[in-house]
Amino acid sequence: MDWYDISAPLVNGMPVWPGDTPYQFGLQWTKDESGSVNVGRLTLSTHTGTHIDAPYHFDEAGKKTHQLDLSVYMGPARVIYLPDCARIGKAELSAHDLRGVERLLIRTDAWQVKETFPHMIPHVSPDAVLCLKEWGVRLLGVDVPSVDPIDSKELEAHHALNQQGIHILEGIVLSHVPEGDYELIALPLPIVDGDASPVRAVLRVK
Ligand SMILES: N[C@@H](CC(=O)c1ccccc1NC=O)C(=O)O
Ligand SMILES: [Zn+2]
Ligand SMILES: [Zn+2]
Repeated sequence: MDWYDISAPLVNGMPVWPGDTPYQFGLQWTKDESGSVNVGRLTLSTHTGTHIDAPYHFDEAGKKTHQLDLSVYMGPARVIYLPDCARIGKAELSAHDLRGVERLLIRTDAWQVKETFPHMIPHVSPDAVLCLKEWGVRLLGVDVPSVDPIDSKELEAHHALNQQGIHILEGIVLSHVPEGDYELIALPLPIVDGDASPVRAVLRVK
């Protein structure tokens, strides 16, 4: 195995943010009907499954999906394992030497029952964000649907990360991925004026 798929499968009925648009794929035309081709139709939130947030999601003046710097989403990445953690803070991260890590992906395994949306998730605390910046992190990925608590309205971690120019990747699947160094590719779609985008995220073993 020289690469890992770290994307959540897109399937009807999959969990979405409470109250958000349900994910739906179906055939708009079948081959029988059209006489030549099957043609699918998607209805989905931009925050479906494995996705990136554009700063515009939480900041009116922030970059939109089509304006994102793609170099953030391709390149060397470190996976670390922080099991049983309620909060991703400076103390938790300091157990690892993360200097020079540009893309940090955190495996918590906190979201076990993937058929339902989690009520409680580990969140990134603002004290971690300055450390991440200092170490040179440009992209933070988590294996839960948000970097903030599910019921947060302030979105402290989203704002703190954005203030430091650190981009956000959410809902990655890392339960089968050992700690270590990889090459990440997780490219957003060029959604003009978008607030986020689903991505196909993969890790190549170095
Ligand atoms: N901040 C969350 C998403 C989020 O907050 C959200 C996504 C879809 C529908 C509603 C949402 N938040 C409502 O308060 C995220 O980072 O994906
Ligand atoms: Zn999101
Ligand atoms: Zn988010």
